[in-house]
Amino acid sequence: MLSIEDATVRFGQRAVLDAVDLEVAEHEIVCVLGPSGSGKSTMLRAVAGLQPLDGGRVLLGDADQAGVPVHRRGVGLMFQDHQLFPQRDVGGNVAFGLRMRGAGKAEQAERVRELLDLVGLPGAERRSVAALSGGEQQRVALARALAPRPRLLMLDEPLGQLDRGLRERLVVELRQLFGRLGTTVLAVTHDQGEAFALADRLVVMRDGRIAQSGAPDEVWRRPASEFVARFLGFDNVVTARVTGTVAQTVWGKVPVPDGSPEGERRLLVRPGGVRLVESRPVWTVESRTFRGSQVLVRLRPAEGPALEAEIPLREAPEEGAGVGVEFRAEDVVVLGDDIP
Ligand SMILES: Nc1ncnc2c1ncn2[C@@H]1O[C@H](COP(=O)(O)OP(=O)(O)OP(=O)(O)O)[C@@H](O)[C@H]1O
Repeated sequence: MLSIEDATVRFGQRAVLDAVDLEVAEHEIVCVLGPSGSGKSTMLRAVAGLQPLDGGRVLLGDADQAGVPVHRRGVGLMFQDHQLFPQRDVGGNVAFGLRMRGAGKAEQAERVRELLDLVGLPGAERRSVAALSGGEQQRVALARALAPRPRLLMLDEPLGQLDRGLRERLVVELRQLFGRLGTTVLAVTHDQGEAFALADRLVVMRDGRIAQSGAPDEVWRRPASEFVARFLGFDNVVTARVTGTVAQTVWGKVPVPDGSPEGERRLLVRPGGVRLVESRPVWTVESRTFRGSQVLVRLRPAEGPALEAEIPLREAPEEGAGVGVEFRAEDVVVLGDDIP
């Protein structure tokens, strides 16, 4: 459906998009994640035709989009800065793309009704957009983007303005809706929870390049590098010397999965892979953070960086207690190098 090939965008000397390759298959939902300034929006704008490329190309279907203006690309945009038209009612907003395409009045009305049903605002045609809640406005913006049946829908921080509870509900609805419609989606968000809930595939960006791309559970289970691991919020990263299935670290011997890369490496231990044991209390419980039925326990070793352990509530030790630890190989990842 979409191919981005070797795409480069420079602002001055700096490549904000640096020879990026990305494919999005028909019906696929791809979410682009990354720190602020990593080039996510620039990539979306380049696909939409809002940002010219300094190198490489964008293909939709098999057609090179060079020189094709925004409104002829057949992409739907739902961008943070694309506000609704305040002087038009809900129906007028949703019909916008249809009107631009020259659709007749009856066709417009029928399609608007269909879309408002779809986004859970049946009969809202004549309401003023100024009188809608944030979540309702977001739904209208979505209906407006979907109305002309775009072959690719692009979302930039689609739920950015909304409070967390509403976002969590809407993101589930969005995924179901896109599944039902078979919509192909390229979305940008800085919110991990949103990306993991929405995506078939995640793309993590860093400094204009793709640091990792994969199914959400795959990226979560096997972050490719220290950058991706830390970006996902994993802090248990330590230097290790890996030989076979054992790594020597300042935390002691850590078992690693069979087939892990060997030698001097950085190593991630997921907090769920740390078990507390009675023997040899060489770790001190520094703090405890409640996470529902789990407690995130921060452990201070005699030497080296602190270690976070996810422990069932009932088994969580008190602050100041001395404990021993064991590691589970399935939760240990020998990390690859960061992209230069
Ligand atoms: N028109 C422009 N002129 C100069 N620099 C720009 C322009 N647009 C973007 N940039 C710079 O390019 C870099 C990437 O911007 P971009 O908006 O793509 O990042 P992002 O990953 O979407 O960030 P955020 O999550 O903050 O939206 C930033 O450092 C930004 O300042």
